[in-house]
Amino acid sequence: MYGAPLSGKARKMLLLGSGELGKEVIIEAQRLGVETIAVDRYANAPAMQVAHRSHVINMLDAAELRRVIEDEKPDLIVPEIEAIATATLEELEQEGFRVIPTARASRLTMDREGIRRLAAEELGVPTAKYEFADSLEELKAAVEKMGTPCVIKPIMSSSGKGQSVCRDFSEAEACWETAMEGGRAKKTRVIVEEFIRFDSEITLLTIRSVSGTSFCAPIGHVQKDGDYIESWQPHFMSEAALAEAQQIAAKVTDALGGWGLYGVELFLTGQGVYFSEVSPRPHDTGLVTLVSQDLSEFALHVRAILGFPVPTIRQLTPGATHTLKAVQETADYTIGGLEEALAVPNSQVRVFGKPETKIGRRMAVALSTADTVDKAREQAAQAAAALRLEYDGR
Ligand SMILES: Nc1ncnc2c1ncn2[C@@H]1O[C@H](COP(=O)(O)OP(=O)(O)OP(=O)(O)O)[C@@H](O)[C@H]1O
Ligand SMILES: NCC(=O)N[C@@H]1O[C@H](COP(=O)([O-])[O-])[C@@H](O)[C@H]1O
Ligand SMILES: [Mg+2]
Repeated sequence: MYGAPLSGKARKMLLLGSGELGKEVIIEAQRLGVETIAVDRYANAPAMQVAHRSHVINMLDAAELRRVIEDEKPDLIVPEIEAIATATLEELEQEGFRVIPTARASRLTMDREGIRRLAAEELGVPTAKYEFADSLEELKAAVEKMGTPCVIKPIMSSSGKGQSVCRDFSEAEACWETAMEGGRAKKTRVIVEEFIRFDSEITLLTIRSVSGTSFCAPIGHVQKDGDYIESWQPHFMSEAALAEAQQIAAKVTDALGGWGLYGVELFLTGQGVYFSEVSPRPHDTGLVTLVSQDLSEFALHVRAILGFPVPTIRQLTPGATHTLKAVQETADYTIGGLEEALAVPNSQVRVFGKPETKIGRRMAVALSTADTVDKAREQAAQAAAALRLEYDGR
């Protein structure tokens, strides 16, 4: 039971991170009459544009994070990005605040080392081989040991920022530079991973709720430079591979615990399924569920975290998404081509409304449905290609 938003008896949800995924989470929370507060490192972030109110803070600053949470006293603290002072979240949880799914899950997944060691070393789940390095010298030693090609990533980063493939030992230094420039937090530690030649990769959305653990149909995706370009649902896979994927997802999400939706990233290979990483929150590739399922990943997350049942998840149709990414940096951009994009049959567009473009920044997504995944992918690509960004009036 709860009262109306802003009434004093409202259920209050505070989102840490306010991008395109948070925007949909807020919309779903508001559909259930929840009071919403959006927090991020910059003003007018997408979720701030739909929340009841917002705060701009450095979420990696423990004191600032604590101040906002103590002032707002939310019933639910919902991390939406990795780069948060998670030690503070653990303290706040000890003091009685609820962190989604748990403060420990957000600490373990905020850096690649925490989740990788949990999955590979404690749970015994198959992963790429890996090493960690804190300096260029250590990186060179790790690359020598691992062999090339290998993948190098800052331990704290997302959407492929700072990630590169080292194809030859001579590239190690350039990879180190890329990682130092691209990491979200000013940390110098990197992970060096064996390059997995997968046949395909999927996200298995896994929901932990009062109804138990449920899975959405697997989502296939294509990534470029570590960031997603297109996704589709369902991704065809054998019954055996799906069972293996669900087993890995259940193991990892059970170990992380709490209520909410997780995006479990897996590589499908001839030698079986490999765990890659997991988001303790809705996943970018899962945007497809906005058109393919009766309850989107955002609706499912909100239901689960409020303690409501998730009795069934129905996939309504094959669906696909295709992203629109900026190629220049400016605070003076316009987006066009919507007339043409929306003329593509069974297609929709989400324009995120980010105040600035940056090179590689995701600004919008096209979503399509069709009788087949191939057709849906084709339509989504066509709709996304119709969208145009203009920079500084050009
Ligand atoms: N060890 C690997 N072998 C082969 N490809 C890899 C490996 N690690 C990552 N990749 C590729 O790079 C993509 C991004 O990697 P990863 O998910 O680790 O980065 P990320 O920055 O956390 O991305 P996001 O936040 O968008 O999930 C993967 O989806 C995959 O396509
Ligand atoms: N892969 C994770 C992911 O897609 N996260 C989404 O991107 C936003 C950051 O975008 P920005 O870097 O453009 O500000 C995050 O806030 C989240 O919505
Ligand atoms: Mg990933």
